[in-house]
Amino acid sequence: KGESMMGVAFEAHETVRVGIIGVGNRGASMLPLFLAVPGVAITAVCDVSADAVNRAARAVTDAGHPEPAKYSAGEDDFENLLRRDDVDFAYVATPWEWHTPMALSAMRNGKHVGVECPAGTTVDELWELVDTSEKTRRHCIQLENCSYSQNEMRVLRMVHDGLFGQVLFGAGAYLHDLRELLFSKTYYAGQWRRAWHTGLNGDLYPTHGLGPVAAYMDINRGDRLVRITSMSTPAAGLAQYREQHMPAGDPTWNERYVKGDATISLIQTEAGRVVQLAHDVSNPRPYSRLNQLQGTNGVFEDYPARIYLEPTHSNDEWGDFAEFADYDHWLWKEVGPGPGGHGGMDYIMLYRLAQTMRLGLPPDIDVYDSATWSAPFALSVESVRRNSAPVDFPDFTRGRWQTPHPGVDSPKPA
Ligand SMILES: NC(=O)c1ccc[n+]([C@@H]2O[C@H](COP(=O)([O-])OP(=O)(O)OC[C@H]3O[C@@H](n4cnc5c(N)ncnc54)[C@H](O)[C@@H]3O)[C@@H](O)[C@H]2O)c1
Repeated sequence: KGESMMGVAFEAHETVRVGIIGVGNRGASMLPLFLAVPGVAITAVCDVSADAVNRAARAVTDAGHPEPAKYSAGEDDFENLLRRDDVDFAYVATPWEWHTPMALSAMRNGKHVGVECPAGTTVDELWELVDTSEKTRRHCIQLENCSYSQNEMRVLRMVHDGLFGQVLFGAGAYLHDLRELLFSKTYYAGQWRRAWHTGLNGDLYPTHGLGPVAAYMDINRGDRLVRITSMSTPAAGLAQYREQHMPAGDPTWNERYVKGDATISLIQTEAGRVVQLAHDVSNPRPYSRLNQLQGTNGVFEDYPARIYLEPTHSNDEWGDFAEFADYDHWLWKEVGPGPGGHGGMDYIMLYRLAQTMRLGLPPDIDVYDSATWSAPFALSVESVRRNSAPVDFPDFTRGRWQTPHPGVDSPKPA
């Protein structure tokens, strides 16, 4: 444990040298986006799959960059990547069980680290990330791309300009029909993601929904999450999908799915606001992160985007969110959307990360945000297990949650 990492600036880097650990679906799709950001080099890549590492290295050289160092000698070879002295930032895009061990090792080896969602899966893991970030003075960043989505950033600017009045309620979710991918023999390495549905019953992917809503409510910058209560529906969707699609004798028939299809959580903040979180990847439905915000002046709801703000709107009729495009964040006006998937938010996130590292600014997202947004993973499992009993959020900031400090609604650097 050491002093707080809140508002602590990166040392300035002329070039940000990135080591990527995990070049499966996500890591391989982020690799060209790192290369597209000005001032970023990829100096090393690691995956237990040598094929994946070779493909990733080729993608780097095909883009005209020097070949990165390659690590594929087993599941601990990432440690060797992290010992290199030409890596400033490690990007971890491996299965969830590896996120915390890899992030801890990165920081202990003097690297800042960006972790895919969630940063950790137990409260102990999250505290260890906080302790280690403080002790090593390295940043641990939940790379929450949805925080950089255009609608979320526009709503955040509007909140900060006072358009919603007093913020009262927000909803976020990960509602994504993953059944086909979960049962694919080739998509997730070793089919790691379905395995979680045989072990835990809770919100297994809270950060996409919570990150943006936490920003609307200035969580860790004036307010804090206090307690959570969660309920899960029966677990039926994956078993039904298996019945319909998997042949008799397939190994999946030995599995028992315990993760209730929908997990719904309510979180209360210190200021009394309420956040609703939802998670469902096991049932047919179009994609949604809900992304809703209610204030004393009106409401925003996404999927599809619609708005109702007094005095502009009246008569129970939704208004057109496109009319508020002037409120777009400067990253979307001047940088975005940029290349890559997810509507361009992945690139925006990496652009901003590299900008803060090159200019020597504090990161938009620190270890306290990373731990707070990831905590509903473990806390919802605990609440569901205890018949929806309220479970307290740890205060990862150690009492500093009222301290204003930089966040996702960044001003444009001079
Ligand atoms: N933010 C987003 O929008 C987004 C989108 C997709 C996935 N993700 C996250 O990205 C992560 C990876 O997901 P994915 O879909 O790419 O899964 P994947 O299975 O395609 O990729 C994981 C990779 O990690 C490698 N790996 C496993 N153990 C390793 C180890 N010990 N050392 C080195 N490599 C190891 C695997 O070989 C595989 O290539 C997950 O945390 C997932 O939740 C985030």
